[in-house]
Amino acid sequence: MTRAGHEPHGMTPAVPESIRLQDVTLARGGRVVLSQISLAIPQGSFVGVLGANGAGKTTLFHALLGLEPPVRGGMWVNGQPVRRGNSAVGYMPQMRKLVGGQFSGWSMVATALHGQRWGLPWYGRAGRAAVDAALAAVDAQALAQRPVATLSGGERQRLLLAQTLLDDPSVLLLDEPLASLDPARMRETVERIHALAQARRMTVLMSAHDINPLLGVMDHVLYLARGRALLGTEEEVITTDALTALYGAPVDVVRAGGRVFVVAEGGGSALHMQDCGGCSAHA
Ligand SMILES: Nc1ncnc2c1ncn2[C@@H]1O[C@H](COP(=O)(O)OP(=O)(O)OP(=O)(O)O)[C@@H](O)[C@H]1O
Repeated sequence: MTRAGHEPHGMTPAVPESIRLQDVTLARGGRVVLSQISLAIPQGSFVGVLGANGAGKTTLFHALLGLEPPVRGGMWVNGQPVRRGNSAVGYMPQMRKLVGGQFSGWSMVATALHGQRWGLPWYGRAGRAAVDAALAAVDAQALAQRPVATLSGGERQRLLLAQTLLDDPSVLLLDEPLASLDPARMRETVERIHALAQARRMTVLMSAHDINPLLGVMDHVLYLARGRALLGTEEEVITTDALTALYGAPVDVVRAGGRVFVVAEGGGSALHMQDCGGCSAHA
Protein backbone atom coordinates (compact mmCIF):
# COMPACT_ATOMS: atom_id res chain seq x y z
CA MET A 1 0.00 0.00 0.00
CA THR A 2 1.35 3.44 -0.90
CA ARG A 3 0.42 6.65 0.86
CA ALA A 4 0.95 10.20 -0.36
CA GLY A 5 4.32 11.49 0.71
CA HIS A 6 5.84 8.06 1.11
CA GLU A 7 8.44 6.48 -1.14
CA PRO A 8 6.60 4.29 -3.63
CA HIS A 9 7.34 0.63 -3.68
CA GLY A 10 6.67 -1.56 -6.69
CA MET A 11 3.95 -3.99 -5.74
CA THR A 12 5.20 -6.60 -8.17
CA PRO A 13 8.88 -5.90 -8.76
CA ALA A 14 9.10 -8.29 -11.74
CA VAL A 15 6.50 -6.26 -13.68
CA PRO A 16 7.75 -3.00 -15.24
CA GLU A 17 6.16 0.24 -14.11
CA SER A 18 3.48 1.81 -16.22
CA ILE A 19 3.02 4.97 -14.18
CA ARG A 20 5.22 6.58 -11.55
CA LEU A 21 4.56 9.71 -9.55
CA GLN A 22 7.34 11.02 -7.36
CA ASP A 23 6.44 13.68 -4.79
CA VAL A 24 3.85 15.21 -7.12
CA THR A 25 1.79 18.24 -6.18
CA LEU A 26 -1.00 19.29 -8.55
CA ALA A 27 -2.94 22.54 -8.43
CA ARG A 28 -5.94 23.97 -10.27
CA GLY A 29 -6.75 27.67 -10.30
CA GLY A 30 -3.97 28.32 -7.80
CA ARG A 31 -5.31 25.80 -5.25
CA VAL A 32 -3.50 22.62 -4.38
CA VAL A 33 -5.65 19.62 -5.35
CA LEU A 34 -3.24 16.74 -4.69
CA SER A 35 -0.18 17.12 -2.54
CA GLN A 36 3.13 15.24 -2.48
CA ILE A 37 1.83 12.07 -4.11
CA SER A 38 4.28 9.24 -4.71
CA LEU A 39 3.14 5.97 -6.22
CA ALA A 40 4.00 3.33 -8.79
CA ILE A 41 1.53 1.35 -10.89
CA PRO A 42 2.75 -1.85 -12.58
CA GLN A 43 2.05 -2.42 -16.30
CA GLY A 44 -1.17 -4.19 -17.09
CA SER A 45 -2.90 -3.13 -13.86
CA PHE A 46 -6.58 -2.34 -13.73
CA VAL A 47 -6.89 0.54 -11.25
CA GLY A 48 -10.13 1.96 -9.91
CA VAL A 49 -9.64 5.68 -9.15
CA LEU A 50 -12.09 6.64 -6.43
CA GLY A 51 -12.84 9.87 -4.65
CA ALA A 52 -15.62 12.34 -3.97
CA ASN A 53 -16.50 15.28 -6.23
CA GLY A 54 -13.49 17.54 -6.45
CA ALA A 55 -11.05 14.98 -5.03
CA GLY A 56 -8.77 15.41 -8.03
CA LYS A 57 -9.48 12.45 -10.33
CA THR A 58 -9.72 14.53 -13.52
CA THR A 59 -6.82 16.71 -12.40
CA LEU A 60 -4.65 13.61 -12.04
CA PHE A 61 -5.66 12.39 -15.52
CA HIS A 62 -4.93 15.80 -17.05
CA ALA A 63 -1.53 15.78 -15.39
CA LEU A 64 -0.77 12.30 -16.79
CA LEU A 65 -1.74 13.61 -20.22
CA GLY A 66 0.73 16.45 -19.82
CA LEU A 67 -2.07 19.05 -19.86
CA GLU A 68 -1.53 20.24 -16.28
CA PRO A 69 2.15 20.16 -15.32
CA PRO A 70 2.76 19.46 -11.63
CA VAL A 71 3.62 22.32 -9.32
CA ARG A 72 6.40 20.07 -8.08
CA GLY A 73 7.54 16.49 -8.47
CA GLY A 74 8.03 14.11 -11.39
CA MET A 75 5.66 11.95 -13.43
CA TRP A 76 6.58 9.10 -15.75
CA VAL A 77 4.58 6.90 -18.13
CA ASN A 78 6.28 3.73 -19.38
CA GLY A 79 9.55 5.00 -17.95
CA GLN A 80 9.41 8.29 -19.92
CA PRO A 81 8.67 11.70 -18.42
CA VAL A 82 5.04 12.67 -19.00
CA ARG A 83 4.59 14.69 -22.17
CA ARG A 84 1.65 16.17 -23.97
CA GLY A 85 0.42 14.28 -27.04
CA ASN A 86 1.89 10.92 -26.03
CA SER A 87 -0.04 8.44 -28.20
CA ALA A 88 0.74 5.67 -25.69
CA VAL A 89 -1.85 7.27 -23.40
CA GLY A 90 -5.49 6.99 -24.41
CA TYR A 91 -7.99 9.28 -22.71
CA MET A 92 -11.74 9.10 -22.46
CA PRO A 93 -13.11 12.33 -20.99
CA GLN A 94 -16.22 12.56 -18.88
CA MET A 95 -19.14 11.84 -21.18
CA ARG A 96 -21.31 14.65 -19.90
CA LYS A 97 -18.90 16.98 -21.69
CA LEU A 98 -19.51 15.26 -25.05
CA VAL A 99 -21.68 17.14 -27.50
CA GLY A 100 -23.76 15.01 -29.85
CA GLY A 101 -24.34 15.86 -33.50
CA GLN A 102 -25.87 14.80 -36.80
CA PHE A 103 -22.61 13.28 -37.98
CA SER A 104 -22.25 9.52 -37.82
CA GLY A 105 -20.66 7.53 -35.04
CA TRP A 106 -17.95 6.47 -37.49
CA SER A 107 -17.08 10.10 -38.21
CA MET A 108 -17.05 10.92 -34.52
CA VAL A 109 -14.55 8.16 -33.81
CA ALA A 110 -12.49 9.16 -36.86
CA THR A 111 -12.12 12.76 -35.65
CA ALA A 112 -9.50 11.44 -33.24
CA LEU A 113 -7.30 10.70 -36.25
CA HIS A 114 -7.06 14.42 -36.91
CA GLY A 115 -3.59 15.77 -36.67
CA GLN A 116 -2.20 12.40 -35.78
CA ARG A 117 -0.96 9.68 -38.05
CA TRP A 118 -3.12 10.00 -41.08
CA GLY A 119 -3.71 13.73 -41.52
CA LEU A 120 -6.69 15.78 -42.68
CA PRO A 121 -9.24 15.80 -44.16
CA TRP A 122 -9.19 12.49 -46.06
CA TYR A 123 -8.49 9.39 -44.07
CA GLY A 124 -6.24 7.00 -45.90
CA ARG A 125 -6.87 3.28 -46.06
CA ALA A 126 -4.82 2.70 -42.90
CA GLY A 127 -6.85 5.33 -41.04
CA ARG A 128 -10.17 3.84 -42.10
CA ALA A 129 -8.99 0.37 -41.17
CA ALA A 130 -7.90 1.63 -37.73
CA VAL A 131 -11.33 3.16 -37.12
CA ASP A 132 -13.07 -0.04 -38.23
CA ALA A 133 -10.81 -2.17 -36.02
CA ALA A 134 -11.42 0.05 -32.98
CA LEU A 135 -15.18 -0.11 -33.55
CA ALA A 136 -15.01 -3.88 -33.89
CA ALA A 137 -13.05 -4.13 -30.63
CA VAL A 138 -15.99 -2.63 -28.73
CA ASP A 139 -18.62 -4.29 -30.92
CA ALA A 140 -19.92 -0.95 -32.18
CA GLN A 141 -19.85 -1.32 -35.98
CA ALA A 142 -23.65 -1.00 -36.24
CA LEU A 143 -23.77 1.97 -33.88
CA ALA A 144 -21.17 3.70 -35.99
CA GLN A 145 -23.62 3.96 -38.90
CA ARG A 146 -26.09 6.05 -36.90
CA PRO A 147 -26.01 9.81 -36.20
CA VAL A 148 -24.40 10.45 -32.81
CA ALA A 149 -27.42 12.53 -31.80
CA THR A 150 -29.65 9.44 -31.94
CA LEU A 151 -27.46 7.31 -29.67
CA SER A 152 -28.04 6.67 -25.98
CA GLY A 153 -25.46 7.66 -23.39
CA GLY A 154 -24.15 4.11 -23.14
CA GLU A 155 -23.88 3.78 -26.92
CA ARG A 156 -21.94 7.04 -27.22
CA GLN A 157 -19.72 5.85 -24.42
CA ARG A 158 -18.84 2.77 -26.49
CA LEU A 159 -17.85 4.99 -29.40
CA LEU A 160 -15.67 7.07 -27.09
CA LEU A 161 -14.02 3.90 -25.92
CA ALA A 162 -13.34 2.93 -29.54
CA GLN A 163 -11.81 6.35 -30.05
CA THR A 164 -9.36 5.85 -27.20
CA LEU A 165 -8.14 2.61 -28.82
CA LEU A 166 -7.16 4.18 -32.15
CA ASP A 167 -3.51 4.72 -31.33
CA ASP A 168 -3.17 1.32 -29.71
CA PRO A 169 -2.39 2.87 -26.31
CA SER A 170 -0.65 1.01 -23.51
CA VAL A 171 -2.28 3.20 -20.86
CA LEU A 172 -5.99 4.07 -20.78
CA LEU A 173 -7.28 6.91 -18.62
CA LEU A 174 -11.06 6.62 -18.41
CA ASP A 175 -12.81 9.47 -16.62
CA GLU A 176 -16.09 8.24 -15.17
CA PRO A 177 -17.05 6.02 -18.12
CA LEU A 178 -19.86 4.56 -16.01
CA ALA A 179 -21.60 7.86 -15.31
CA SER A 180 -25.29 7.76 -16.28
CA LEU A 181 -25.27 4.06 -17.17
CA ASP A 182 -27.73 1.69 -15.53
CA PRO A 183 -26.24 -1.02 -13.25
CA ALA A 184 -26.35 -3.77 -15.90
CA ARG A 185 -24.63 -1.52 -18.47
CA MET A 186 -22.06 -0.48 -15.86
CA ARG A 187 -21.05 -4.04 -15.26
CA GLU A 188 -21.09 -4.87 -18.98
CA THR A 189 -18.87 -1.85 -19.67
CA VAL A 190 -16.42 -2.74 -16.91
CA GLU A 191 -16.17 -6.30 -18.18
CA ARG A 192 -15.66 -5.14 -21.79
CA ILE A 193 -12.88 -2.76 -20.76
CA HIS A 194 -11.29 -5.36 -18.50
CA ALA A 195 -11.27 -7.95 -21.29
CA LEU A 196 -9.83 -5.44 -23.77
CA ALA A 197 -7.16 -4.42 -21.29
CA GLN A 198 -6.15 -8.01 -20.68
CA ALA A 199 -6.08 -8.86 -24.39
CA ARG A 200 -3.97 -5.79 -25.22
CA ARG A 201 -1.95 -5.74 -21.98
CA MET A 202 -3.07 -2.19 -21.25
CA THR A 203 -2.88 -0.41 -17.92
CA VAL A 204 -6.29 1.06 -17.11
CA LEU A 205 -7.09 3.86 -14.69
CA MET A 206 -10.84 4.19 -14.43
CA SER A 207 -12.42 6.83 -12.21
CA ALA A 208 -15.77 6.14 -10.63
CA HIS A 209 -18.10 7.32 -7.91
CA ASP A 210 -19.25 3.83 -6.98
CA ILE A 211 -16.80 1.06 -6.28
CA ASN A 212 -19.37 -1.71 -6.72
CA PRO A 213 -19.33 -2.11 -10.52
CA LEU A 214 -15.54 -2.43 -10.28
CA LEU A 215 -15.43 -5.13 -7.63
CA GLY A 216 -13.61 -8.24 -8.75
CA VAL A 217 -11.75 -6.67 -11.68
CA MET A 218 -9.50 -4.14 -9.93
CA ASP A 219 -5.90 -5.07 -9.28
CA HIS A 220 -5.52 -1.86 -7.30
CA VAL A 221 -7.61 0.94 -5.87
CA LEU A 222 -6.32 4.50 -5.96
CA TYR A 223 -8.37 6.44 -3.47
CA LEU A 224 -8.12 10.25 -3.44
CA ALA A 225 -9.33 12.40 -0.55
CA ARG A 226 -8.34 15.70 1.03
CA GLY A 227 -5.37 16.19 -1.24
CA ARG A 228 -3.92 12.79 -0.46
CA ALA A 229 -3.86 9.41 -2.19
CA LEU A 230 -3.87 5.82 -1.09
CA LEU A 231 -2.93 3.01 -3.49
CA GLY A 232 -3.29 -0.67 -2.74
CA THR A 233 -5.48 -3.68 -3.22
CA GLU A 234 -9.18 -3.41 -2.51
CA GLU A 235 -8.62 -5.35 0.73
CA GLU A 236 -5.93 -2.87 1.82
CA VAL A 237 -7.64 0.38 0.86
CA ILE A 238 -11.37 -0.18 1.29
CA THR A 239 -11.31 -0.61 5.03
CA THR A 240 -12.69 1.52 7.85
CA ASP A 241 -9.23 2.13 9.28
CA ALA A 242 -7.48 3.00 6.00
CA LEU A 243 -10.21 5.38 4.80
CA THR A 244 -10.69 7.00 8.20
CA ALA A 245 -6.97 7.76 8.20
CA LEU A 246 -7.11 9.07 4.62
CA TYR A 247 -10.15 11.30 5.18
CA GLY A 248 -8.97 12.37 8.63
CA ALA A 249 -12.56 11.81 9.78
CA PRO A 250 -14.67 8.79 10.69
CA VAL A 251 -15.58 6.70 7.65
CA ASP A 252 -17.23 3.30 7.83
CA VAL A 253 -16.82 0.58 5.23
CA VAL A 254 -19.93 -1.57 5.26
CA ARG A 255 -20.25 -4.78 3.25
CA ALA A 256 -23.76 -6.08 2.71
CA GLY A 257 -25.42 -8.21 0.06
CA GLY A 258 -22.22 -8.48 -1.97
CA ARG A 259 -21.92 -4.70 -2.14
CA VAL A 260 -19.57 -2.25 -0.47
CA PHE A 261 -20.67 1.07 1.01
CA VAL A 262 -18.23 3.74 2.11
CA VAL A 263 -20.19 5.73 4.63
CA ALA A 264 -19.16 9.12 5.97
CA GLU A 265 -19.96 10.40 9.44
CA GLY A 266 -23.63 11.42 9.43
CA GLY A 267 -24.64 8.58 7.10
CA GLY A 268 -23.94 9.94 3.59
CA SER A 269 -21.70 8.24 1.07
CA ALA A 270 -18.10 9.37 1.44
CA LEU A 271 -17.79 9.01 -2.33
CA HIS A 272 -20.56 11.50 -2.93
CA MET A 273 -19.60 14.25 -0.56
CA GLN A 274 -17.77 17.31 -1.81
CA ASP A 275 -14.04 16.93 -1.30
CA CYS A 276 -12.29 19.95 0.04
CA GLY A 277 -9.17 18.86 -1.81
CA GLY A 278 -6.30 21.21 -1.25
CA CYS A 279 -8.12 23.16 1.45
CA SER A 280 -6.24 21.07 3.98
CA ALA A 281 -2.68 22.13 4.56
CA HIS A 282 -0.76 19.56 2.51
CA ALA A 283 1.07 21.91 0.16
N1 LIG B 1 -10.26 24.78 -14.57
C1 LIG B 1 -10.25 24.84 -13.23
N2 LIG B 1 -9.96 25.98 -12.59
C2 LIG B 1 -9.94 26.04 -11.25
N3 LIG B 1 -10.21 25.00 -10.45
C3 LIG B 1 -10.53 23.84 -11.04
C4 LIG B 1 -10.57 23.69 -12.46
N4 LIG B 1 -10.91 22.41 -12.73
C5 LIG B 1 -11.08 21.80 -11.55
N5 LIG B 1 -10.85 22.66 -10.54
C6 LIG B 1 -10.92 22.35 -9.10
O1 LIG B 1 -9.97 21.35 -8.83
C7 LIG B 1 -10.48 20.44 -7.86
C8 LIG B 1 -10.37 19.02 -8.42
O2 LIG B 1 -11.27 18.90 -9.52
P1 LIG B 1 -11.35 17.58 -10.37
O3 LIG B 1 -12.20 17.90 -11.56
O4 LIG B 1 -9.99 17.06 -10.60
O5 LIG B 1 -12.10 16.61 -9.36
P2 LIG B 1 -12.78 15.20 -9.64
O6 LIG B 1 -12.31 14.29 -8.56
O7 LIG B 1 -12.55 14.77 -11.05
O8 LIG B 1 -14.30 15.59 -9.39
P3 LIG B 1 -15.67 15.01 -10.04
O9 LIG B 1 -15.88 13.66 -9.42
O10 LIG B 1 -16.67 16.01 -9.58
O11 LIG B 1 -15.50 14.97 -11.54
C9 LIG B 1 -11.89 20.88 -7.53
O12 LIG B 1 -11.84 21.64 -6.34
C10 LIG B 1 -12.26 21.76 -8.71
O13 LIG B 1 -13.17 22.76 -8.30
